[in-house]
Amino acid sequence: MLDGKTLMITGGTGSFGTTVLSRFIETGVRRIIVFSRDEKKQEDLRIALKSSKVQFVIGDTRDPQSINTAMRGVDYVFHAAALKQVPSCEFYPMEAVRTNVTGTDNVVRAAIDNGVKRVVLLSTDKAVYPINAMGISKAMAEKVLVSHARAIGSDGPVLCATRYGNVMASRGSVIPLFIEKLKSGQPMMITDPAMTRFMMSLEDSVDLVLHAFQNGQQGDIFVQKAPACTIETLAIAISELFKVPLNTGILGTRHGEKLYETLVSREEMAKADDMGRYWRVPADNRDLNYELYISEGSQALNEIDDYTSHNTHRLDVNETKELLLTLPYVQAALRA
Ligand SMILES: O=c1ccn([C@@H]2O[C@H](COP(=O)(O)OP(=O)(O)O[C@H]3O[C@H](CO)[C@H](O)[C@H](O)[C@H]3O)[C@@H](O)[C@H]2O)c(=O)[nH]1
Repeated sequence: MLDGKTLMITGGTGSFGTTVLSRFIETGVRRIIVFSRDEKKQEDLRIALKSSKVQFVIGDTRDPQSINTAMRGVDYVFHAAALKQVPSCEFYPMEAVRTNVTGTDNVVRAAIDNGVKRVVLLSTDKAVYPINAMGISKAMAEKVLVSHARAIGSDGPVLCATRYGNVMASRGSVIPLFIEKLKSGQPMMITDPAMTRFMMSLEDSVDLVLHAFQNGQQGDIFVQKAPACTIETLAIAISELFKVPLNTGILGTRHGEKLYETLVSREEMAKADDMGRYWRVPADNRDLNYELYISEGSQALNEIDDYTSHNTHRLDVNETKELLLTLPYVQAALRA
């Protein structure tokens, strides 16, 4: 599928981009365009990769011209460029709209104009029943993509999306934070002991995106089935792994934070295909026939639950420890 092809990764210097790049470079791919804003990050990645296959393009998905020009001759696009910090989007919601919503629209339009064959958008569990500006803007990004998919049908690129939960040990996230606290003898501050989050590794998220890339049909959204744990379990597991007595305090729920996350809403679950490791949520192909919308309900829907970090497989302390031990970050921290 990749032999002789040209790929583009928007936001390609981020953690997803750098991980997927190292996998793609090994294939028969002809060229990989890393499209992003930060020249320093590009320079660092260029030095780290030393690959003639990778071409770096400075640009911003907010600017239709820059993305359109960069997309000439591209076969496949992985759209990872996004604002994803909950607090910054909360303070600057229009910035989230510009990057996450308008940026996605610009990327899809450029893909259509340039004869791209496939686009995969990276989204998040925070886009389902969103309560913060980051989640709302990613929900809108999904809607923009699916609406284009509906409109173009088989006459343009296959547009699909992936949603994933927290990436374990990603920069600034709770696992590195707790390990740092524990190493410096400070308490791990827990927002709410009963709060749950899906637990996925960076490699899992890359597998999911590649699954979507290989199997996606027009307008699909793919989700990986993932286990979850409470923050209390996570804190206990970390203290046991590092053989340090448990030392925690209570922080309280932060602004824009949910008790649990939802990866698939029950309306989506009603039509989702079970693909083993993944759910495939096909596009909503209803048209603007509002009469049907009002008069036709679905009894099946009454029986179905959302797929959430509260009702997925709940990891206990031992399972959480096992999962943590698979992470290179944790392995290195244990050696240090
Ligand atoms: O000191 C802390 C920090 C976090 N948590 C809890 O640990 C869980 C995970 O927190 P993270 O900060 O690792 O992840 P979030 O779910 O809050 O979301 C994170 O990942 C998002 C991407 O999906 C955004 O990047 C967001 O800004 C970033 O905080 C949450 O339940 C949170 O309440 C604590 O108990 N104590």
